[in-house]
Amino acid sequence: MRLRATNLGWRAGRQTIVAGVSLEIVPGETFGLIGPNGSGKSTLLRLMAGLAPRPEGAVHLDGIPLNTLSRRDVARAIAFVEQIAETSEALTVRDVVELGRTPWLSALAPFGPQDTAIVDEALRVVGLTAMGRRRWSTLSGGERQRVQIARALAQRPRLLMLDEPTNHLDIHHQLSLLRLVSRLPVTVVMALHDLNQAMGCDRLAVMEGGRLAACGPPAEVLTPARLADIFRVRATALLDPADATTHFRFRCLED
Ligand SMILES: Nc1ncnc2c1ncn2[C@@H]1O[C@H](COP(=O)(O)OP(=O)(O)OP(=O)(O)O)[C@@H](O)[C@H]1O
Repeated sequence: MRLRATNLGWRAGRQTIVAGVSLEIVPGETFGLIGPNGSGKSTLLRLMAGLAPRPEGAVHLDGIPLNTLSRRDVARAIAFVEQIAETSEALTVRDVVELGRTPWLSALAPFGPQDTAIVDEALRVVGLTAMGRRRWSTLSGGERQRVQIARALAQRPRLLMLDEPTNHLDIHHQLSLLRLVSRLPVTVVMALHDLNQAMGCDRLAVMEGGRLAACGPPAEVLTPARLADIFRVRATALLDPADATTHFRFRCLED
């Protein structure tokens, strides 16, 4: 799915949180959103998903203005995994994942065997098949994160948006989540803090003070000068001989 954002902005009262962001996400790519704390990544994601009230600018999905689509049509196209998901404590893991099917259900198309198979598959992909009956309230932070990702996958979206999806996950689950996401047959947009993990995206956008500071392939965007200027770190690029990929080692500029 192609998403075009034109001059997107958002204010909280008199404070400008995001301003003048224009970018295009192309079908099939994994697009990373990076930037220091408070630079506007979550707000921009919410704007692109049509979840922010009183947005400025426009979003088009495959050429159609987002604000002309029904909530149901948007939910069939975009799944959003927020940093802190609101979920009723009384639900089981399976109940939460089944919620992902909601945009596809109606009186004429109630929950059926195909939905069950999609939910089973989503649970399998995140490694939670055995935990379907567990109550949400009893899960660890990392388990909750994986359940939310399974819910998003069960939605069968064409565009998956993830806000810091590796939060709460141990290193194995971080890497397997990123591998999973990069292999999904959907367009992915995700906010990330780990710049080495961000190097695995097809393209990156850098936010700074609510504005888009740069956008392009990771190697072009993450230059030593930009890392110093925006992230206030000195970066040393190291080549991993195992697979000839570049990794950064960071030092605080103040050191
Ligand atoms: N509803 C709101 N009212 C007032 N200020 C807000 C609101 N939502 C966000 N902000 C402010 O806007 C700025 C950007 O927030 P946002 O969550 O988009 O940043 P972020 O880049 O995702 O940050 P982080 O990396 O810390 O998650 C922050 O300073 C935040 O406090």
